Amino acid sequence: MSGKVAVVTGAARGLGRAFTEALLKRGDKVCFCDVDVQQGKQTENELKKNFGDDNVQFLPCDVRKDEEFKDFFNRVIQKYNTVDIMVNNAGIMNENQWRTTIDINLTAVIHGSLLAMNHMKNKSTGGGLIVNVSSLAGVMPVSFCPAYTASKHGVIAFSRSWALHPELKKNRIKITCLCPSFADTDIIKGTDDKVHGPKLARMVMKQYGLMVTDRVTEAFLRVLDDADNNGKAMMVTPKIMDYHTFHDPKL
Ligand SMILES: NC(=O)c1ccc[n+]([C@@H]2O[C@H](COP(=O)([O-])OP(=O)(O)OC[C@H]3O[C@@H](n4cnc5c(N)ncnc54)[C@H](O)[C@@H]3O)[C@@H](O)[C@H]2O)c1
Ligand SMILES: CCCCC[C@H](O)/C=C/C=C\C/C=C\C/C=C\CCCC(=O)O
Repeated sequence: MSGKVAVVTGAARGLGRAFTEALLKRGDKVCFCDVDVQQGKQTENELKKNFGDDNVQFLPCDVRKDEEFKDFFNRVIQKYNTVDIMVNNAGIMNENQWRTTIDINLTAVIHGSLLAMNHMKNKSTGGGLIVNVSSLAGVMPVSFCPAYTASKHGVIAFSRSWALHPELKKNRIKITCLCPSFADTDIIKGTDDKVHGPKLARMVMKQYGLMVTDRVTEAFLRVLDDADNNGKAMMVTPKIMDYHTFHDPKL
């Protein structure tokens, strides 16, 4: 039994919900947020039935709103006294709303990581893990979703940069990324709206295959269990479950 306290953003459904369930199954306590309050409450009820009232809590929060996000994070600390694992998962894919895409997929991930680091370095027990949900689109170009791809590259660049920082090492805080290819969640349903070629998106998805969320959860748990995950990006596709090799210039 793990017995840690975890936060998962955007967990009313999809991968966030799957990660929340996986954490609860390990014996962690989870506080999750979402902008979709109705779905969040429904998920909370279902999870409370299976894992106990005290172990899981939903709080409404739009991670784009700085004060709301800060308030959400503080309420988790008030309830559980600590945060050991922060999963910045909330994300959208909508090239027509590229600014909002950057706000949610990158800016809010930066904010969530900073909130977690600030708490983790000040807590008496010290240490913690931040898992930032990027995408395979974070390590390669994808022509049908350029803004989404930029946001996911940004998540990896931010996480890898902090991972090198001596302050994190000193405080035993690790920061790592998860990079799934296509998984069967509602985000996929938005594909038809894209301005950059819905047909191409469908074709690529058909070619690369759609994973069940359980496969992504397996990769998520592998990252959690790996003591050597700092600054890494775990790719998960129908065929691959391995860290990406970065070719940084040798200066
Ligand atoms: N499903 C895939 O193919 C896939 C692949 C790679 C990466 N991802 C990433 O995984 C993460 C989860 O996506 P998913 O596939 O579960 O999609 P999803 O659409 O099923 O879930 C996303 C959740 O985030 C919530 N959310 C959106 N905006 C929010 C905001 N401003 N504040 C709080 N919550 C918000 C949504 O309400 C929803 O519950 C995203 O970051 C996504 O980019 C998904
Ligand atoms: C389209 C639905 C949203 C899925 C979200 C997910 O994070 C997106 C991942 C996108 C790409 C990763 C998987 C495979 C891409 C492989 C090739 C794409 C290159 C082809 C091209 O764009 O021309």
